[in-house]
Amino acid sequence: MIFPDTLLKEVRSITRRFFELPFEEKTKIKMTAMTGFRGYQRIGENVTEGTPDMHEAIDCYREVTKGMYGALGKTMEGCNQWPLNPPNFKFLMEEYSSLCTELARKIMRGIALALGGSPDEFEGDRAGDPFWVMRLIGYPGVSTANGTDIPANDTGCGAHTDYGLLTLLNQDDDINALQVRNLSGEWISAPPVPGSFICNIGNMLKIYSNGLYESTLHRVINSSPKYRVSVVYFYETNFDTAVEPLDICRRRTGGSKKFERVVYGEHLVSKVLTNFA
Ligand SMILES: O=C(O)CCC(=O)C(=O)O
Ligand SMILES: [Fe+2]
Repeated sequence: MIFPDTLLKEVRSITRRFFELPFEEKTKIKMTAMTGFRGYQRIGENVTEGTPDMHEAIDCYREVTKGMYGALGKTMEGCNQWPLNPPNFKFLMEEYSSLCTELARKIMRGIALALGGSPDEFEGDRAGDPFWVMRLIGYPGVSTANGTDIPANDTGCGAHTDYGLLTLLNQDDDINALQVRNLSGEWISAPPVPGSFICNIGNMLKIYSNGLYESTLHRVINSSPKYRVSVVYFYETNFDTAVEPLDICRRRTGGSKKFERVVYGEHLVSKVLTNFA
């Protein structure tokens, strides 16, 4: 597999071009419940822990056809909504998401080995048919976010953990806005490293590993005057799989299960429904 460096830049630049379009154009692919919450959301529409987030986004999910997962999948049924403008958008993003899927699967094989399992630990019923989510996000610079020149440090994305297994986060090279909370409870910067991804651990990997991997709390505060773009790909388990600590991880962490089993699709749906309540 080749993951060209240029593709990382290209997906961010085409995303930026989309967000530069007039609102009327962007809202042609407005996110609604009818499309399984896929599409464009304006600034402030996404809510984290009750506070509107200062970002706009296009949300994409792996396609879910009617009846595919019965009642469990109903909320997420639908196809992605791609803009016709800029041209080539759909093609580029589909190529990007499939390369991310391949890359994340390989990283998960390494993580499985690191946990003391077989490389196939996350294949089959667990994540052999992985669900994925992709969010193309734009964060206004400070002076445009609040209509004044006073940097108000508006929260671009409130503190949260990611839902699935592994996140591949591709952020603008020149803006320091992503922060993660370390074990001492301090917020530290996760600066961009050009040509690379930031990988977050998600809630499902925390459960599988019985806490050996932590799903790190993170947030975004864009205090720069520049508009910031990030393209975030989330690699998940199978939609309908029930996730619980792996025996190999339980044995390495004192023997008992630290987490209850969670059906990934239920976890996702509960998050999606509260994000846009
Ligand atoms: O924009 C970013 O860098 C992070 C976004 C994020 O954490 C998310 O969408 O889950
Ligand atoms: Fe996140």
